[in-house]
Amino acid sequence: MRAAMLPESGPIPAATAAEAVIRVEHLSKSFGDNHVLQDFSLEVGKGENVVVLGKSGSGKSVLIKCMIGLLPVDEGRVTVLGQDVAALDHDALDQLRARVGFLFQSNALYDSMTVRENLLFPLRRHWLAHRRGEEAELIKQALDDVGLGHTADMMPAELSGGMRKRIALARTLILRPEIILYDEPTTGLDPVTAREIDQLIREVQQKYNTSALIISHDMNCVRLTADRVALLVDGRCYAEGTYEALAQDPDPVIHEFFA
Ligand SMILES: Nc1ncnc2c1ncn2[C@@H]1O[C@H](COP(=O)(O)OP(=O)(O)OP(=O)(O)O)[C@@H](O)[C@H]1O
Repeated sequence: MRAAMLPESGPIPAATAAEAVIRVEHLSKSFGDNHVLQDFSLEVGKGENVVVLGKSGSGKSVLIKCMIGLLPVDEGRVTVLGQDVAALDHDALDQLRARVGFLFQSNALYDSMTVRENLLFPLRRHWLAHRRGEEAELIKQALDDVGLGHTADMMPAELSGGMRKRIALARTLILRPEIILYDEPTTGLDPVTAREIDQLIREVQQKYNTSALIISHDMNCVRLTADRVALLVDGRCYAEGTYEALAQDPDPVIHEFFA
């Protein structure tokens, strides 16, 4: 299959699965004269991993921030789990964010807290009444899911970069998100550890049927984690398709990413 090159203002790259859990429609976002996103459209299907690939500064982080309402959009619409993000009030946005996990590039762990306390934090913040009393079990499950069941009493400073990334993922998983947004999940990791994180992203998808939007410019990460790749070029979704299809596409703009 050849990758689809998308005409300007053309059809929205469709999710392969029947149900779209994220729908970005004709999104534009500028900062002054810096037109970062211009008519960007994309869908992510249920259970699907979509990687947004773009050069440094192309607007990948801005896209993710618009998706979870951290940045207002200028034009267009973002629908997440059936809800128009721009229309949500503070409480509704907070509830939606409990269903959408976000793995920060920095991991954002609290250094003064143990691993256990770091994992308790989201549970308490989004206090799940029906799960009260199950915290210990949930923490054990989340740590086991990332292969770090023995680290509950350790401090983040005692962990390697790869382990910190796993703990950050465990902290995201503990709320059983339906969607996970990964911001450059392998940046700063050595190649072996990076591949372990890629593998873990796949394991999480398979075990929990989560959908994921992953932003990356690590081509191994893209190849190993993506069901579908969307190329963000000049603010729009320039092309989308499987890694294999895009890698074989002769279009010079696409080829540059895979060369
Ligand atoms: N809050 C902001 N105010 C002004 N400009 C911003 C803001 N956030 C991002 N930008 C600008 O938007 C552009 C895209 O930034 P963004 O961080 O999304 O790029 P990126 O693709 O994630 O890059 P990288 O791969 O290097 O992380 C940049 O020119 C950046 O300076």
